[in-house]
Amino acid sequence: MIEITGKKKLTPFIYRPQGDKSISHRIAILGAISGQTVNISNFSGAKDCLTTLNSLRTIGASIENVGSDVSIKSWNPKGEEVHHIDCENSGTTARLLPSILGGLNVEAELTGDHSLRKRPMGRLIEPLKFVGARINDTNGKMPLKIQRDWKLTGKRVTLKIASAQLKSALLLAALFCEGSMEVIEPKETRDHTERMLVDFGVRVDKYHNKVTVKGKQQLRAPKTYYVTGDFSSAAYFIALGILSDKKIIDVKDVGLNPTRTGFLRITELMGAKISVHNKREVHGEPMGDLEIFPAKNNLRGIDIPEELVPNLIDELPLIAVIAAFSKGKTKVTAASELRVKESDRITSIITCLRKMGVDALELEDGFEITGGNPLHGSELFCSEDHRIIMSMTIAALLAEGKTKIIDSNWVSVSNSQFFNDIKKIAPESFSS
Ligand SMILES: O=C(O)C1=C[C@@H](OP(=O)(O)O)[C@@H](O)[C@H](O)C1
Ligand SMILES: C=C(OP(=O)(O)O)C(=O)O
Repeated sequence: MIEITGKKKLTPFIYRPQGDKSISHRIAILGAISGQTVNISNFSGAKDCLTTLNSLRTIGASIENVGSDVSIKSWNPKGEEVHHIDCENSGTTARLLPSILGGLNVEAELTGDHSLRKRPMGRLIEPLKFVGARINDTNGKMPLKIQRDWKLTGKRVTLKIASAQLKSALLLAALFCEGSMEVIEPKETRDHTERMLVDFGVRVDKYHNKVTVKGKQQLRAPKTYYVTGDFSSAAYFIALGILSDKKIIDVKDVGLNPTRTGFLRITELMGAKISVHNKREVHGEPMGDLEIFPAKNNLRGIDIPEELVPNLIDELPLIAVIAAFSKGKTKVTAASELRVKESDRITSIITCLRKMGVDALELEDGFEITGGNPLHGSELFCSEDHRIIMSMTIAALLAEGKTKIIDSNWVSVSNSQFFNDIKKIAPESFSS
């Protein structure tokens, strides 16, 4: 539980995000299956990424980690036994691991916590089976049973859902397949897997929303890999910078992959001003520094362009908070994916915002917020969902009075340092 008193002094802060969560999952997995040593720096401290490291250890990968330095040493898939892997709260772990387990002929049973066991897995099993996977779900959900003897064949797979996890599962399967795998996605999603495969010496052909990877290409792992800063973790600090009265936030060394930065484009459309400095690229991933200017009085509601939704899917609850402080109406549609994340993020965020006095409406595939009402403190249950907890913390810091977040400990799923950093910006908002 954490208690936050709103409208206290905010002090200037330079935010350096931990390593990106999506990239950290991927470098651990690709590093492990490359069979070569990769020394990773700035690996994410998110509990989800530690879950991926532990899952890989369970099936024979030798991994050492000290803080954000992770060394993936070798891969030795263990013999005949059936491996039991707990993916805990991490959808990315659950969706990316099956392809490599099957590809390496490892028999396993994958399960997760109460939230992950509710999330849809049929969407993964169906295309994987289509290309030759031998895998069973439990009524479209976890536990998943990965059998041996997959015969993967490259095919044209047209995904029905815009999901980087599904696309990545097929691209990882491509590493073990005969022929060529062609994955077509309905809308552009984050492309970290494609960029990392290229960094591992794999030829990846991309044409609009189609990615093609020829099967059984050899992986040439980089000896070292630096993970760019997590844009999604930075978004909460950017939001605070936008919504404060004075300039308080600079962000350094943050990933700026355009398939992830929809949040910047949308907040700019809403009236925010953010400057990008020092743009550079590491392992094919763009990164840079950001300067955030206060814009509270210029913010106005907009309709979020549907084609951008996958590029800010994890930031949409935070957009709802920004919308609450903007003039007029903000409408999000084509975002029903939010209903199948760690919680139903449409219901979770709208329930919390309404408790604080916001004029907020659930839509089947999104939400509508009419900004301008003053927010008041409240006692909140954030559905044990890290993104809702972080979004509501930003709302609480700017609201009148006291807010209690009862399930604040779940923040560590993506950022265990979140409250330590926020306390540095708003020390008077926290009693201890
Ligand atoms: O590929 C990834 O690393 C992720 C993809 C997205 O999920 P979907 O693939 O379900 O859209 C995102 O919500 C999740 O936080 C991480
Ligand atoms: C949806 C998320 O992650 P995952 O799907 O990996 O659980 C997230 O981090 O917001």
